[in-house]
Amino acid sequence: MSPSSAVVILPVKPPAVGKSRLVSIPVARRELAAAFALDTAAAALAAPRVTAVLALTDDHLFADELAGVGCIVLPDPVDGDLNGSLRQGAAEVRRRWPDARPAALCADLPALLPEDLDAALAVVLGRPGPSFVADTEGTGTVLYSASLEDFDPRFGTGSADAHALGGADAVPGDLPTLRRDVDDAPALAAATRLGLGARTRALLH
Ligand SMILES: Nc1nc2c(ncn2[C@@H]2O[C@H](COP(=O)(O)OP(=O)(O)OP(=O)(O)O)[C@@H](O)[C@H]2O)c(=O)[nH]1
Ligand SMILES: C=C(OP(=O)(O)O)C(=O)O
Repeated sequence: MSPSSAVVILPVKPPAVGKSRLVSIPVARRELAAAFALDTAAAALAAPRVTAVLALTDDHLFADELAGVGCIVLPDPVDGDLNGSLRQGAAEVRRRWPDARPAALCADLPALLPEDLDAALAVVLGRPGPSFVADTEGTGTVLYSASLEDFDPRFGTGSADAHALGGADAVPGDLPTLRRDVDDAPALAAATRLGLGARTRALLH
């Protein structure tokens, strides 16, 4: 039987070193990366098909902020290896929530609406095999999900093609706020047009 809910695995690079391509924005980079991740976490927690958000970060102070919005937080299981950490995260999801599907979600989605995430999860949970959601540009990935047996995330440069080559099926549909990851200033302007989450909006005002 297909699972009816997902546990989101949210990897967050320590905000002080994340989002290196946003240095031109006149706001402290740490605060911006932190606001992106907290807005992403809050939207994910509000999606009906999400049972829990398991955040992975090596920033111990920021871990408390993620816990404050309702995440369960663990340190990176594997140092400097995003995909390795996500695989360990999926194993932890199986231990804690055996009936849920693990879904890795990037933490740089400050415009994310729960409705878009939930619509994508409806597709993901209805499939037996792995799925991914490509970013707006179509080259990167914002979400990857599979059962633990099949869980083989390939985040990194060109990850949309890598996930497809690995046998994952793309999730169709507009899903504008889910696909809009923010790596640079033009992407932040596009996210602002979609509507930013509360923490990012407050910071940029
Ligand atoms: N926990 C953890 N998260 C990571 C790691 N590497 C990347 N991430 C997260 O994975 C997601 C996608 O990464 P990128 O878009 O490359 O983010 P970034 O490294 O902050 O951005 P750049 O500095 O522009 O490369 C973001 O949510 C990052 O915070 C890692 O080693 N550990
Ligand atoms: C890690 C990824 O994010 P970005 O392309 O935003 O660095 C990815 O798309 O796989």
